[in-house]
Amino acid sequence: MNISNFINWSRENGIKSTASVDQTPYAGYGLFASRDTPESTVVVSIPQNLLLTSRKALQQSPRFSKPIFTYLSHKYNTTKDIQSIAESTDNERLILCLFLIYCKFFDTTTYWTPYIDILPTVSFFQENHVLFKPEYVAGTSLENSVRSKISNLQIEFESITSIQEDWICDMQFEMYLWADCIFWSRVVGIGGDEEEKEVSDKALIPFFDFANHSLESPNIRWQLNNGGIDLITYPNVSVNTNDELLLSYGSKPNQELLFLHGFCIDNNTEPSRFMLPLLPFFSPMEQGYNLPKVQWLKQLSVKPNLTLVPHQLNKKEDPLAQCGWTDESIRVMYLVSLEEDIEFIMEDDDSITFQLLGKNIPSLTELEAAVKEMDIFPVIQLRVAMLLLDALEYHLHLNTTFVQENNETGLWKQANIYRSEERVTLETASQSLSTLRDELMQHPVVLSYLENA
Ligand SMILES: C[S@@+](CC[C@H](N)C(=O)[O-])C[C@H]1O[C@@H](n2cnc3c(N)ncnc32)[C@H](O)[C@@H]1O
Repeated sequence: MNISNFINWSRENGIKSTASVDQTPYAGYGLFASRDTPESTVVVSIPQNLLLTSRKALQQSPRFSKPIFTYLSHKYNTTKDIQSIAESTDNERLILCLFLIYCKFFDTTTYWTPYIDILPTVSFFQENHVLFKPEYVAGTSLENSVRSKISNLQIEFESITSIQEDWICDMQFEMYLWADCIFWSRVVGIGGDEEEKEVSDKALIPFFDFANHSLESPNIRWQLNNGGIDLITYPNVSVNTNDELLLSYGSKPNQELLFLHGFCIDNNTEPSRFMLPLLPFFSPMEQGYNLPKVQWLKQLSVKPNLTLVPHQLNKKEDPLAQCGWTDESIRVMYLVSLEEDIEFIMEDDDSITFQLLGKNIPSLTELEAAVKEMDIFPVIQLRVAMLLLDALEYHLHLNTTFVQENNETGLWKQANIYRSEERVTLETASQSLSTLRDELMQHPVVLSYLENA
């Protein structure tokens, strides 16, 4: 019923299509070819008036936009030009999410209702999205990202609902999470003009957004057409009646697919990165140089994580890079491991000057060059390897602690694909680090350092 309403609405509003929207066995709805279609042929054509942008949402009704203008006036502390602030690309996500909530829960008679009616529901995401089930990624490096996203959304939600006006008063956090899931799993960047902030960059596109993802064998792609959008078969790819029409959402690692969409791809060739929190290496904070080291890193705007990219053996010369650590992570770990010959000078403007062997070190790159010149460089490398080994063992333990072998439900199964991939990354890096540690333990510089210690 909902589907036929939606199809009628699509036709009445100018969508031309030789495709149908139907249930798939694995991903809710999908798009299917209704006839045999040759290569490079338009299968769906969506006119500009059906691209749902924040600007269109704001034009929908004063009841929707008035509380939003009130909120934005508070947020930006101005009543001037609030319409253009609302329409700016900075607020596109916010406006579109609030509009989804408005149409779904507060006014089910808008122009967009037939579309909103067939979008995945709150209960769908409660079962199938990590924003509703952060415990499914517990012990993996995605857990931090998911939990910090939830708390950021909570802060944003409380700030919006604090204005206590009309429908906004009755908004619940669950609705806000739902809208965020819908937004990020369907939004399309249609390329607004950076210079002209009022031009919309993001759109929700009915019909188009029922196309599911295939990394290896997509058979359709999209292109803009007079402000609207077309789905078109690839050159050299024809489709048969009832074939599912699949887009490529891009080469995304499972970490990103799970975070945004709630699914993973078996044997995904795009590697997920493991993010290791940096702060535990500086604990306790009052010890030695930990506090100035952290302040210096903040001054350089260094992110508070180390990054492990699955194995890049033979691609890099540095043995720590061969274990998978990014250049910045290695440089930061040199700083963590330095105990001797360093000094931090607090300047009058509260900035910190870092010196190694009496020489000013203004950046991490220069730190790396200076550390490599030190006589005890192999000792520093050994310290780094041992600290990282400890950290990886701890995270391997966390990764395996939360496994539920018998839970084969949809999202858990998807999260487990990612969890296993991360476990392999950690195990491989640990093995390489153990080998490096053993080699460094035999290094003459290390042996003489230990003898004299
Ligand atoms: C743009 S929508 C596609 C339409 C969606 N299936 C629906 O029922 O509304 C993207 C969502 O479809 C699902 N999806 C797309 N491709 C998938 C795939 N290859 N495997 C599993 N789920 C997929 C995910 O839930 C994703 O967030």
